[in-house]
Amino acid sequence: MSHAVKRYSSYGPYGDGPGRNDDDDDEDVEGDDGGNGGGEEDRLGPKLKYTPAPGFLYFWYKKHLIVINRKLDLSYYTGDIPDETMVLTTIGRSPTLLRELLSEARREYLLAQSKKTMVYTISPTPFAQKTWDQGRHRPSREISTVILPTESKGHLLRDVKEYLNPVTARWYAQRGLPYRRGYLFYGPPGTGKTSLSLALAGELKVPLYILSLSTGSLTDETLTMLFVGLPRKCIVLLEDIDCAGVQRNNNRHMDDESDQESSEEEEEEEEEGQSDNEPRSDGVKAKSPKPSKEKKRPSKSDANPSSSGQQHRPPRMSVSFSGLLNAIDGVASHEGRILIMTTNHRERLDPALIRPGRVDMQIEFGYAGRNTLGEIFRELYSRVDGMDSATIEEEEEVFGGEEESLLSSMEKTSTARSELDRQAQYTATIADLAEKFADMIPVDKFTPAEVQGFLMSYKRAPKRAIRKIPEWLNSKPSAAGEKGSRRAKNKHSKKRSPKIIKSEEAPEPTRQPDVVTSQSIAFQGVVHNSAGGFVVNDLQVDMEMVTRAIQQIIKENVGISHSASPELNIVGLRRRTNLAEDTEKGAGVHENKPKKEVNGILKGEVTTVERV
Ligand SMILES: Nc1ncnc2c1ncn2[C@@H]1O[C@H](COP(=O)(O)OP(=O)(O)OP(=O)(O)O)[C@@H](O)[C@H]1O
Repeated sequence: MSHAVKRYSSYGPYGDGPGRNDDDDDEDVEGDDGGNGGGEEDRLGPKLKYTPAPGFLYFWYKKHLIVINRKLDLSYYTGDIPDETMVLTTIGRSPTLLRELLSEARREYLLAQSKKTMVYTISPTPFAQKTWDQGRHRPSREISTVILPTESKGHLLRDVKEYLNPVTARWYAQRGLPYRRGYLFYGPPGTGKTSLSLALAGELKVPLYILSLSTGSLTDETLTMLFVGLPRKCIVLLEDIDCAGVQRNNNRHMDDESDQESSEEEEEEEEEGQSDNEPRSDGVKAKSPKPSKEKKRPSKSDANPSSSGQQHRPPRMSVSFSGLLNAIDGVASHEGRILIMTTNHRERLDPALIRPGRVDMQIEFGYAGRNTLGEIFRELYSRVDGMDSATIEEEEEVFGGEEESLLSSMEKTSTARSELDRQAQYTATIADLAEKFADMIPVDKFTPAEVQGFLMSYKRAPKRAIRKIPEWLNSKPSAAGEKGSRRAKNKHSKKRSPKIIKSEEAPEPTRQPDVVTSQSIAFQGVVHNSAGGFVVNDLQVDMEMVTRAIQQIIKENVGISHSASPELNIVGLRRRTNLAEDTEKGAGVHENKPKKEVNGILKGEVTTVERV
């Protein structure tokens, strides 16, 4: 009895690629991690992985001999699918044994993959014709780790699950309605739009296709082709929709100017009308977290010189408005897909783009309110490795060597306590600390990414993080001297031009007189591995290392002096697969592209002081 199994190579151009329906996912076993759970390394580097060689192999399964003939088709080299066939043979007349084997393999594979999300981006081809890349398995992000007001998250989850329910699909079909659902995530950079999309894909177990309109390298045709290439059920994350030719043309220029002009007035308004400690509602569609703040902070679409006031350059508009609408809901658009569009500037979007039918729900992402601050803290420290079932020694380690022994009292009585008690006490302690943390950080001042970035410097020392808050706040021009002193600072700053400040913050004794420009810019920094020696391999990188890397990049590429003590304020970090493309196009603010070997691209926000 023989069974043939077709396997799609992850190395071939079709890999786990688009156009396959979801069931296809059952079959690819060797993704980027070899199906082994990924990331297996020893101190020398990645471990070797073994897979059966082409040809005949045999093994025993439930006391029966199974012979496998693994054949690579010629098409493997030409790129046609399928590119591999496996024939399983055993002795006997019943196919049951082979079916059992296959279903066991399927189960194992799906179990292993259930904690992963398949993420596709555009492949970095030198040609205008873009295609989806082969996709990468990424560990799924639990939706609980994206901190949002409960009602927003709950509402979104309910809506999207309802949409994916087969009954809903039939409901759409019976009424002849296009079976599609669209969401708009809007808010400042670093507030969790991308993270929530990734988490949602993991939760719903559908692949995520990420497409950014800010790359400027897409045309209407390629966009349509990319949408045609989507599978039946997936999430498409269309980022930065305000960056293409989709904004209301006549408003763009005005917006930029009015941003600058009104910034002083906005500060004034804030000062008069807003109590610094007043908690924000944190709600879905809650009133915008002070639109003025959104304007003050940079966004990706501001990440060109025009937005820093140096020159006004029209945005790249390679994808036209009608091209975008066609891709979203033209004939090429697949039934069953979920579209998530993100923007930092909802106000710049044409209402037609976000009308009901194209966008069925809008979710606002804002600066961290009190609840969010506490949640971020709890989320980060309640999951410290080994804490749940930890020994007391591990718990001590969590709080760092120099920490006063938070759990020393626990240690003394630990023998008498159950594991459960200790866990409960740990949770309660973290909850107390979270409250304290939330009390100490000004609300609606920082993005969750900033707060998380700060805490990540104290991954295993929550108490130390709390002790360091004043220092951190002082280092933040935007938050320095909250409350009374912030008021004074604002008053002081009004005496001068909003863009020019005295150089007290960054004295340069050797250069007199110094006039410095305070700038806050969004940027994408290229991390290279030669001179600087900075390598970013994945999302989970040490934030301190990233900070140093960014400093290096700025110094080399933007020419900002280190002695000016640039304040780095990392709001986002992402590794892109289309590095070559981004580098060529000149990611972010860099006109000076680094010529060295490129390993990754950092997205960030930098507030710094620059000499002019
Ligand atoms: N609400 C949040 N909850 C948890 N983590 C967050 C949240 N917001 C941001 N972060 C963290 O900050 C980093 C950047 O977030 P993310 O890329 O999702 O922001 P974004 O809103 O998509 O930014 P952009 O508009 O620049 O794409 C991520 O590593 C994420 O873990």
